[in-house]
Order: sequence, then C-alpha cells, then structure tokens
Amino acid sequence: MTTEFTREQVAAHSQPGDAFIIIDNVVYDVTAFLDDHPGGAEVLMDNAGRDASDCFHDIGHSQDARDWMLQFRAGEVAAAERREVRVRSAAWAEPGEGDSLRGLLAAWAPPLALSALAALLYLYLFG
Ligand code: HEM
Repeated sequence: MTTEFTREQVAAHSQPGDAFIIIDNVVYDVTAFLDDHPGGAEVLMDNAGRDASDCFHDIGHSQDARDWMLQFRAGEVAAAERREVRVRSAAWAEPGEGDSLRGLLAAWAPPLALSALAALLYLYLFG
C-alpha cells in the first residue's frame, strides 16, 4: 500500500538529516541522496519539505535521473491535495523508437520511389 502524506506533513521534513521533496505528486525522501545529487545538495535543501516539480522539470532532468529517483520514493501526496502534473515539453521528451523509425521511412521514401520509377522506365524502354 502506498503511504499518503499531506503537504503539511511533508513540510515537517525539511532538515538535512530528514529531507522530503514532492515531484509530480510523489513524495521522495532525498536524505541519503543529498550528497550524491549531481546538481548539488543546496538546490535540494532549498526545496526540502516543498513541491519542487517546476524546478525539477525546468532543469530538464534526463531519463537516468527519472529512473534514479524511483528508489527514493516514500509515498504520494494525499488525493485531495494533488496538483495537475505538467505536461512534458517537446524539448524534454526523448525521441521514441517509433518516431525514429517514422523519420527513417520519411527520409528514405522519396529516393526509393524515384529508383523504383527509374527501374520501371528502364524495363519499359529496354526490357
Ligand atoms: C530525487 C530527485 C532528483 C534526482 C534523482 C535528480 C537527479 C539528477 C541528475 C542525475 C542530474 C544530472 C543531470 C541529469 O542526468 O539530468 C541532476 C542535475 C541537476 N538537478 Fe537534479 N535530481 C533530483 C531533484 C532535483 C530537484 C528537485 C532540483 C531543483 C529544485 C534539481 C536540480 C538540479 C540541477 C540544478 C542540476 C544541474 C543541472 C546542470 O548542471 O545542468 N534536481 N539531477
């Protein structure tokens, strides 16, 4: 079962030895992570006990960062106090496999069509 925290309860965890942060309605216990954060302990402590969703997204954290944060998950913000989760910006989203395949097809379609046409013409004239 997931533990639920009110925003007031999260605010009580704002010390270096006991630091919680909210990102997208999920509560993270970042106490053990402070010294390991590539962005430094200070930004995390500035946001300890608070909702740091905007800051987190503004940085444009990598997929690695998002995988990493899973291990600090302590619970969720109580249902009545959840906020709308910001939609990912296009710049932040990583290209999916489907996108690159589509891009590849789009790039190759015109030359492939031309060579098929040339082959047909050759067969028609000299075949
Ligand atoms: C548990 C939550 C978090 C994790 C796991 C995490 C992880 C990381 C990682 C792995 C990086 C290196 C760059 C990257 O891979 O994206 C990074 C950089 C950074 N993070 Fe976080 N971060 C977290 C929360 C936050 C929050 C809440 C803030 C802001 C309030 C923040 C601010 C920064 C900054 C300023 C950088 C440096 C960016 C740069 O040097 O260009 N991080 N973080």
